[in-house]
Order: sequence, then structure tokens, then C-alpha cells
Amino acid sequence: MIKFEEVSKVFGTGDKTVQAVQNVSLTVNKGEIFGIVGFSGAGKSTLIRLVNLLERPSSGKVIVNDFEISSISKDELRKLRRRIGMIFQSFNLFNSRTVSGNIAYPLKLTRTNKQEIDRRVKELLQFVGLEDKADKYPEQLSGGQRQRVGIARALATSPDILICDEATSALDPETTGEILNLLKKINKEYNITILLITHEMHVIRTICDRMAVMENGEVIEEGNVYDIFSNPQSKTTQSFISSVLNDKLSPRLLAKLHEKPAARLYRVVFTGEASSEPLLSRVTRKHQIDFNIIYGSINELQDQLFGSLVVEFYGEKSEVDNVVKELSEIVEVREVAHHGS
Ligand SMILES: Nc1ncnc2c1ncn2[C@@H]1O[C@H](COP(=O)(O)OP(=O)(O)OP(=O)(O)O)[C@@H](O)[C@H]1O
Repeated sequence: MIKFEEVSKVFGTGDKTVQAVQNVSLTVNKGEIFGIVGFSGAGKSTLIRLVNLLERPSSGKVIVNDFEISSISKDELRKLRRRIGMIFQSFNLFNSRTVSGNIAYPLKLTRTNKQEIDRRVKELLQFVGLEDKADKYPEQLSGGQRQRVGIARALATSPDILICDEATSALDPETTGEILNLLKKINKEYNITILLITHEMHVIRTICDRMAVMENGEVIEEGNVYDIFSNPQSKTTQSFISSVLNDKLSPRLLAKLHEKPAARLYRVVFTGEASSEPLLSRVTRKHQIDFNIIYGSINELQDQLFGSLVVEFYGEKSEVDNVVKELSEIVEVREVAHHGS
């Protein structure tokens, strides 16, 4: 379990200070995959580096596995770091060591005996699917293979937390998918808590259980991934979600649609049960109006269906109002303004 309690981090002194993390309170539960998304400079890296004290908080508390870590001794910190594995966007491998040598490195630091190191390295190579690459050097590997080595090395000391710093940002979409599957397997089979940061909503959608959105050092939204996708509150979260759901009309098409005098455009968001029911046709038929689906998408998210459709209703104003009112009792309905939100 990782808990941030009113944590802030300020870099620099005098008038040249940067408030990288501002008053963040957040709990990552044991065994979950928690994702933090945000634009560049939002404070994500700084926040996760506080978990293993690569950075120290300026104020507030960071609690990891029941330890308030800023007050622990050097010896305890060394022990704690073995419980926390970390992987990076740029892999951070030793180019002068073989794949096996890289994976063995953290075990050598803990003075594990050679036989045990060999056993563990073999086991990890198998787990990440690199048995045939044991004696290769990082530069002989593809990006995806290098990240697998990074993952195996991070798992060497059998941590219970894995921190991923933009672990797939340097990889192509297919390799990204493979690495995300591997992270999911690690979470399931070893029950390792995963805390990841990314600027790609796709990563969050694919593997996370819960998520937070950071902006200007602050957490502006957090919750279950399905809930945030179906009802994002902030503009930033909405724009991150649109980037993967492809549910936004282009400004040109939107302007054209709004040229029609009687056009009444709504975004209807279907979640859970509502996504498998012919709701639109049932309600519009009852009020005898027509509708046309202009744009939208149906997605699978955490084993549930989730749809976001832009719909135009045709009919008497009062009837359209009734339809919108009735639909709003079951699903989320928002009028699509000229700027598309
Ligand atoms: N060691 C440092 N010294 C001074 N400023 C820093 C330091 N590390 C980060 N910052 C500043 O803190 C802010 C947050 O940076 P951080 O790297 O945590 O953001 P991020 O969301 O991870 O972005 P990116 O994805 O670009 O790394 C930025 O303004 C950055 O310039």
C-alpha cells in the first residue's frame, strides 16, 4: 500500500522555485494497478520518485507498506528499496553487462549466493520470455526486449511494488501491448501492486484499475477507471479521454452541423446495463421523434461496454426536451456546444 498525505515537493530556492507536486493526497491499494496520467511537467515523475525516496517531500507524508518513509533509517531504506522495483522509459540497463548480468545485479547487491542468483535469473528470463537472450548485450536487443530485461531486473528481489515511469513511451504500439500484457501478468501472478505514470490514456485504459489525473503538480481527478471514463469532470481529463475514444467531432464538421437551424446535438454516454439496451429507440419512439447517430464509439473497458454517441434529435422542441429529460434519468446526456464538449 502506498499513501501520499498532503505531499508537496518544491525544487530550488528564493524566487527560482518550482512547485512540482502540490498538496497531493492519494492512496494506492495493495494489489491494484494504479495509473497517473498528465501532460509533460504535471509532476508525475516527481510524485513517483517520492515513493522510493529518489526525491524527498518538502512537506507531507509518504507511507509505503505502513512505513512513513522520510523518517526511516538508511538501513531500513535499503531494505524498503528491495521491496520496490522500478522500470523506466529509457530502460536504464548496463550496456557492459549481459542480459543475465543485468538481472543478477540487484541480487549481487544483496549478497545473494551464486547458486540462488543463477536460479532466480533463469526463472525471471523464462517469465519475461527471454530464455534465449541470456548472454546477449542490451544493444543487441529490440526496445521491447530491453524493457523485458528491465522488468526482470526490477522483479529480481521479489518486490511487492513495481513503479513504472513511462515504461512503454519509447515503444511501438504492438510492443507496447506486449509489455502491458506482461505488466498485467506480473500483477495477477505475483500480486504486485503497480503504480505507473504515463501521458498516454491508452495505457490507463488497457491495464489500470484506478487512476488519477495530474495537472500543475496537483491531482485534479481520481477514481475507478470506468467511472472516470464515463463521467470525466475536468476539461483536461475530458481531453485525455477523447484522445483514446475518438468521440469528438472535428470543429469544422461541428460548425457545419450547427448551421442547421433546428439542430439539437447531444452527447449520450452509455455505461453498464444501459449499453446493452435499445434505449434511444425506445425513448424516442415513445415521444414520437426521430434521431440520427452522427458520430461515436462503443468501447470495452474493464470487461464492460461503454459507448459515447453524438446524436441529433428531430422533432417538436417540447418533445425533444422530454426525450432528453427521460434519457438523463438513465444515462448521461450533454448538449454538444459549438466548441464540441
Ligand atoms: N530536479 C529538479 N529540479 C528543478 N525542477 C525540477 C526537477 N525535477 C522536476 N522539476 C520540475 O518540476 C515540474 C514537474 O516535473 P516532472 O518531471 O515531475 O513532471 P512530469 O509530469 O513527470 O513530466 P515529464 O513527463 O515531462 O517528465 C516541472 O516543471 C519540472 O521542470
